Amino acid sequence: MNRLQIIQANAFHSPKYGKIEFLENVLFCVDAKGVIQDIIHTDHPDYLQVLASAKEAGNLQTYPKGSYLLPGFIDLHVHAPQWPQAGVALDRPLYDWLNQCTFPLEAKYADLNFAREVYTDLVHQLLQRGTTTVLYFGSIHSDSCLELAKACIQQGQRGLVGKVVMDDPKQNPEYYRDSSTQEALAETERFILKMLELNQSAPQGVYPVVTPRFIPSCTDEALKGLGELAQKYDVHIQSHCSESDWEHEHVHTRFGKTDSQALHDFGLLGKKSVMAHCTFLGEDGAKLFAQTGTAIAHCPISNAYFGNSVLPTASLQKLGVDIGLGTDISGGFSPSLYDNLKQAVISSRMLEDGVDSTKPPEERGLADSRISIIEAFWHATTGGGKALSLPIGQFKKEFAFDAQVVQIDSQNKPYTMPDFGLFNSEEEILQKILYLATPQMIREVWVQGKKVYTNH
Ligand SMILES: O=c1[nH]c(=O)c2nc[nH]c2[nH]1
Ligand SMILES: [Zn+2]
Repeated sequence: MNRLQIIQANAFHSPKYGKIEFLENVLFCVDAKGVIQDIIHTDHPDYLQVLASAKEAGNLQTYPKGSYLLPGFIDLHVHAPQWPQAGVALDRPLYDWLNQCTFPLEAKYADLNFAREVYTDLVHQLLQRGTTTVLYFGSIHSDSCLELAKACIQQGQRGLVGKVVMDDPKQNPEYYRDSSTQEALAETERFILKMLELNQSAPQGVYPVVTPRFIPSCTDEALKGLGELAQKYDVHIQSHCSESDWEHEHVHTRFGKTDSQALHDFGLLGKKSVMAHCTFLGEDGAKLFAQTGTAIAHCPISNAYFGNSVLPTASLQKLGVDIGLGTDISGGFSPSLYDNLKQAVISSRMLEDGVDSTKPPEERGLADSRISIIEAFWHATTGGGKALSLPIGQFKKEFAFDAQVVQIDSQNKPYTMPDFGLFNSEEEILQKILYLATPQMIREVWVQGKKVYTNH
């Protein structure tokens, strides 16, 4: 039988949209593969015996009062090479930002040493903030994208990594584009095969992702070829979709249809597809996403800068579209999904209430748009797992044990979030964690049953 680790803890998760479940002082039984075999509650007849044997065998992990486990967060949209640029150059429209700032930076990743340095830091910074799984855009350089996967393996993060394709010479600068369509497709295939090899030495999983940057940067032939490669290897797909006035218009003019329909026609929508932004998706696009199982990476901070619109999360959710959260480094300035959870709520409130006070209240906003912090928490955990079709994001049998340990009550000042004996119901505790936790309060991070980060 597999040797089990037993973790005794209080934990919160959200298996159902809008609902939380509090697991009080449960025993997580985690097998050698890092998978939850069982969750034993205090009223179970075997509880004391399992606890006693784990203590005796020396494989019991416990936590002090005031510690709570949350599922590790799942970030569905990070541009890894843009990490040095986080927090700057956010004052320009998308087209200028890409051409003047972002492409020159991404071009630097031809240098593997630079890639290694930046990616090692980024993976660490994301783990520190409780993010255990990340869907990464790399740059056009396959070998530096492999460095990103290696940084994930070294630090124990689950990483899905894409070599970016941008092959259209009319749309991309000469210094930063694939040298030809054939080369872009051949490099993508080589990258997929190398990643599948690397995955053998990563218990938590590192996966290749087919990654057309977005329709404007790719030729029709590349988009078609990428759809075929994704199907051939059954791998994930990511891109940007319906993201801004400019991009949306470009696709309409080029194809006479929406970009969601165009992506579908190129074989790029499906259960393993995640599309960033989607603020212009519309009802037809939403239905297409729901039918094909395509998910949205909702990046609320970045949308406030580049999106020209707010994602109507609540209505898309009702239409059955899978939605997870993304930081969109560096279109979004923050590496923290905690910050994006809050912005998701704030943006949804502004969408519902409207911002034009010269109009009467009933004409200002979009009714029933608000989401709660608990719903945003679902998007960052369960929703992210569904989007990627991976057994992650919940504390559940057969799911990976991915957790962040948040300590809100301790003698050490920077880690304390006092409640003065008030506001300490289960839901209030979780709300306080989601709104107020700082990176210092994240004391440990676990991925696939392994402790990969501690700050004590
Ligand atoms: O926010 C964004 N960041 C990018 O790097 C990008 N590329 C295309 N479209 C994009 N949007
Ligand atoms: Zn992006």
